Amino acid sequence: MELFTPTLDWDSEVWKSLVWIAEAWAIAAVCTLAILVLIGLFTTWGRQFWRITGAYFSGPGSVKVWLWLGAVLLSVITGVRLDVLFSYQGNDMLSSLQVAVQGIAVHDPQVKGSGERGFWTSLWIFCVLAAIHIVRLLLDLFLLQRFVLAWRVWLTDRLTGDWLDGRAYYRSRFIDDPIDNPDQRIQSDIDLVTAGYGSLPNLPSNGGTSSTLLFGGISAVASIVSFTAILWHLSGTLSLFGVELPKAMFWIGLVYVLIASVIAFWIGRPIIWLAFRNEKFNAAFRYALVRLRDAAEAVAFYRGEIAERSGLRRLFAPIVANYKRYLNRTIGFNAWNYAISQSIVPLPYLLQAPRLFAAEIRLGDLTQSASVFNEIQGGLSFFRNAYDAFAGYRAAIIRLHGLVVANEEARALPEVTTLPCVDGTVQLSAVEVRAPDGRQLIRPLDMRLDVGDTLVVTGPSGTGKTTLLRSLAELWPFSTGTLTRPCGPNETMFLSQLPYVPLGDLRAVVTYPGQEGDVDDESLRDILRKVMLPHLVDRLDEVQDWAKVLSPGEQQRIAFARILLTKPKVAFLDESTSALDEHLEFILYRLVRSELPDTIVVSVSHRSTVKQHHTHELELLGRGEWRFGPLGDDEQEPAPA
Ligand SMILES: Nc1ncnc2c1ncn2[C@@H]1O[C@H](COP(=O)(O)OP(=O)(O)OP(=O)(O)O)[C@@H](O)[C@H]1O
Repeated sequence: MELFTPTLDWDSEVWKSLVWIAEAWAIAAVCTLAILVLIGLFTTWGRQFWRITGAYFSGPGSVKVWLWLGAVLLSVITGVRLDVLFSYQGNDMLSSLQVAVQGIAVHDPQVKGSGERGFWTSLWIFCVLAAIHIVRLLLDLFLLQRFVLAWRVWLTDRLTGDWLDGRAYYRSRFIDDPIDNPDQRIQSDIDLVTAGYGSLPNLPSNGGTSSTLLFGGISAVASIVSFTAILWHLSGTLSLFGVELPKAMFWIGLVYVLIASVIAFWIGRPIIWLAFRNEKFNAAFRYALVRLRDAAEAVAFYRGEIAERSGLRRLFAPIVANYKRYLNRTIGFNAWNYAISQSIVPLPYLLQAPRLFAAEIRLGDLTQSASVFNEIQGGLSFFRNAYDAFAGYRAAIIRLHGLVVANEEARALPEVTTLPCVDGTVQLSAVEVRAPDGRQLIRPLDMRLDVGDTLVVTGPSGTGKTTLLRSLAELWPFSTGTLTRPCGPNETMFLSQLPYVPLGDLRAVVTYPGQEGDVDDESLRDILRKVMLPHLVDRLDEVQDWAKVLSPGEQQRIAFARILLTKPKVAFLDESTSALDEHLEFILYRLVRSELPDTIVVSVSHRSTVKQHHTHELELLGRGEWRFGPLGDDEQEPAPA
């Protein structure tokens, strides 16, 4: 009877494993890089990925990124090596038990003793491996999550910057194919892309490298390669209907899992678009809820609850319809995966048990065959099981890429050419404004305003007054011509009818668009008193939803406060006193004139009372016609025919 001999020479295994890890790391790094380059070159989503975040991996600061990735890869490879060692340790444990039991059965103390010693040694090895395994798992989690976080910070910064750059966040509404919900793309899709595992949000508890698509994939491939060698070694010849099939377990397992994976891909394919639509419909529903919250007062005054409810139901319906299809497809996909995973379990036992009975292999070999087989099938099925995660991942890449493209298209839209002036004047030359349908709103307009001039733009509703201001602010893409104006920071201010009220305390609200802290509190209080808001002077620290707290009239007084704080050389005001009574309007305009006598003020207004504060008038007459001239001058300059 044979004495127990361990499967590996454990004494030299530390050194051998270190060499194995180093070699496998180098091979995995080279192969992964090559595959990623190929994906980046030859797949659409690879190109899209690179366009979104390539700079993170290629910029000057990318050395740290690559070093970090190298460390994560080392963790992955170490994990695979540990799995291999665990499988040998398991073999030793069971085989040593078998030898010990056989020794007892034949009353051979030598055989029994060798089995017993083997058993205790294997348990000791298990303790060492388990300790390393735990440390590796924790390090793995830390390394990966910190990598994801750093990448997410970078990408969020890049995409918010890109969205704000060139006023793309506004102008993207005018591109041919406007995108939906950029907010959701920035907030949640970046999370998916950086975390790298499909539809789950980025939570630290979600696991280490094995749960990500890239490192899970690398780990799967490394497992397949290393366990295949073991399986090859453990496989025997199968005789079936007189045909000898060498290495039967290896070949049968491989063919089985490959066929199963191909069919799973076929079943799972529609999941990509179902996941994409799921996000899209949910985002639209969420946006409608946010809008309702924002417009709560207006809706409540209208008693618009019934209309809102049916609107929300209408938006929720596609979520449900899509979800049902998504669910059905996922059930089919899972049904296939579960069936495949379960039906393969008995295969190694079926193939190896006859060899055990024939004493060709030991008990440990049988159980190791099963565990090795399981590892290989797990590795191969990683790609099958991760398919819906990959679907979600690809959908997130498509959405982020859509945002990047939309931003770029928005920036490429035409706009009025703006040139800096040196003398503080404003000059328009051949500024023509059209509606999106091509209708001419304002025929080519030439105009000059000197330092201290004031202009009121008047005309019936819909003639294009606001659109003229949009054009001069380089927001409106359907306009041509040249504007010369002071171009230094905050030298020219555009104010919309209802001023924007940012989140935060009242200090931030009054200082906007300046940064909080740019102006000292005493100056802020002084300005608030001047614009007839003395009741707010003691509330600068208060954090409120000020857009809802301040009345429209108070908000318009805040806008005047901002002008006085910023002291622009030119201020364009769109119906800036529409919510104020005439008395307040008078005070505020007088205040601006006395505090900023050199500022050129351009006001759009319907009110006849506004005219008295201006030296010139531009009257829009409809169908593109206009009249420009000094106020009180009957002979106003007609538009050229
Ligand atoms: N985003 C848009 N898409 C399509 N048409 C637009 C858009 N914005 C404005 N228009 C159209 O351009 C024309 C001019 O609008 P604008 O708001 O400039 O008029 P206005 O003179 O300022 O009107 P009001 O005095 O009522 O404020 C209108 O016919 C309007 O419907």
